Amino acid sequence: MHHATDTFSPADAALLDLLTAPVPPTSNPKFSRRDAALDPLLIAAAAASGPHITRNHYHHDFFPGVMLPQHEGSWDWTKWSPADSKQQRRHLTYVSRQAPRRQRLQDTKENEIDSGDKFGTLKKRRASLGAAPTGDTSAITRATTKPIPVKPVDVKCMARTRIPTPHGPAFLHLYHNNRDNKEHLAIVIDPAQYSETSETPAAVSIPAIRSKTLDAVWSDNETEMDRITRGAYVGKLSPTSRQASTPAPAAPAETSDGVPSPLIRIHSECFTGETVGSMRCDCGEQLDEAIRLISQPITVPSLSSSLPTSTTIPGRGAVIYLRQEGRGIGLLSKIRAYNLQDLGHDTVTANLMLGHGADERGYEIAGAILRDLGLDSGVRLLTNNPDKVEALQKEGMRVVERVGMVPRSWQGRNPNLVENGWTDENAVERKAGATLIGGNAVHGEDLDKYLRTKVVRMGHMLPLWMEDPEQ
Ligand SMILES: Nc1nc2c(ncn2[C@@H]2O[C@H](COP(=O)(O)OP(=O)(O)OP(=O)(O)O)[C@@H](O)[C@H]2O)c(=O)[nH]1
Repeated sequence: MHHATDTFSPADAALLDLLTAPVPPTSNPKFSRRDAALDPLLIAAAAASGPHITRNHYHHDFFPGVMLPQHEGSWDWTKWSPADSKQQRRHLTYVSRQAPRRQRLQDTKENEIDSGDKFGTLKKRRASLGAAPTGDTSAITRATTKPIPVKPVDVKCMARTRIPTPHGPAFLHLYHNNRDNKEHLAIVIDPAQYSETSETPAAVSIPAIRSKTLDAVWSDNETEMDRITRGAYVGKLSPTSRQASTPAPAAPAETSDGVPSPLIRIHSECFTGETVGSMRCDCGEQLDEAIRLISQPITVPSLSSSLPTSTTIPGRGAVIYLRQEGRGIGLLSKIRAYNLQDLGHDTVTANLMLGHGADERGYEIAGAILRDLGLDSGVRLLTNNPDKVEALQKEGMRVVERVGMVPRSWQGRNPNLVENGWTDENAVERKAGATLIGGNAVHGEDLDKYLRTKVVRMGHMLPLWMEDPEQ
């Protein structure tokens, strides 16, 4: 908005007076503005007059309220007569419609409590730049004395579509939830369920990974076309083939013995790493690597003497993509944290200096999405982060195995770390790129620093690469 303090002329003031009617009949029109009804035009005009007008100017009023005609006890100007104006005025006291500041601060703190937060109490507590959070727990104690009921997390898959990736096909699921207004995602890899000819040997039973809320009937008048458009279909969609799905059966299909649990990655959004290709972190590479690893075919040993000794089934699992940028501190704070990192601080200290926790993420929504996809009964979790394993277990997930993710740059450099099929040799076959999807392995000083900090300060379960990176 244009702030026109310097150019606010007497004519503008007169116009503002005119606009702020109703003007009561009075012998002294000088005071009429104070009693005028508040309307959007007034707000716009006042706001344009400069930043010294704050929102607080609109939260104060005479008592009984005179500004808002609908306010109980508001002054009825039709009853006004010049004779009693002075007497009436004397009874009006200037009061704030806001709660006292003490109470508003308290309310804000209580709103910030998130029971899923691993700190268990205050979600965000901003200290001034340069000051690490102090050990003052009095605010925490105050805030926790009055527990506020937290509704269980509910998610609904709003739409699903096929996404071809360099590693094979995936299904992108978009979720809404009752906790935040972000659109969290699940990238489901389960090619067996939509290939034209089943890739899964008949002798092996594997339940398809499907969203219960997506397959549910949303309304009585939902057409087949409505369902198909939002992704509630089975098999492959094509101009000649379409089949709407039916609601999930109460008892899902049994999984054959010997079939490993689906491979799951809980990934947090990283605009810089995934979209810009930043080499300050390994996030883009990790997302790519997760999709690649989940898509790898699986060898299942045969438990029946009448069948071959082993069978190969398509890879299956999901990446739950949570919109908690910068380990939950948001992109703005992450950008500031990067500048502090350039000044020599590591990723943990930079967060603390900004008044944030080292990691402010929550995994309740991830848990709810996994339940919706029927994956809560057993998953193999792709992570080096012990906090994630613990958080998911708290959400009721059965983590049957943790599968580590060794950064590509470390794998390529250390012959002892050539794991998961990732070597410099197969890197050559891949598209050149940065850390983006389908990209190559990258080396860099910033990236090394970031990875080392995760191991040394955040307890990530990775063998540290200690050699000189230039060798
Ligand atoms: N605050 C902050 N966040 C960062 C920084 N670098 C990356 N991130 C964020 O870290 C998150 C990536 O974490 P994840 O991919 O879930 O991985 P992780 O928790 O480190 O552990 P793994 O599961 O082992 O990969 C994303 O939200 C990134 O935006 C940084 O320097 N500062």
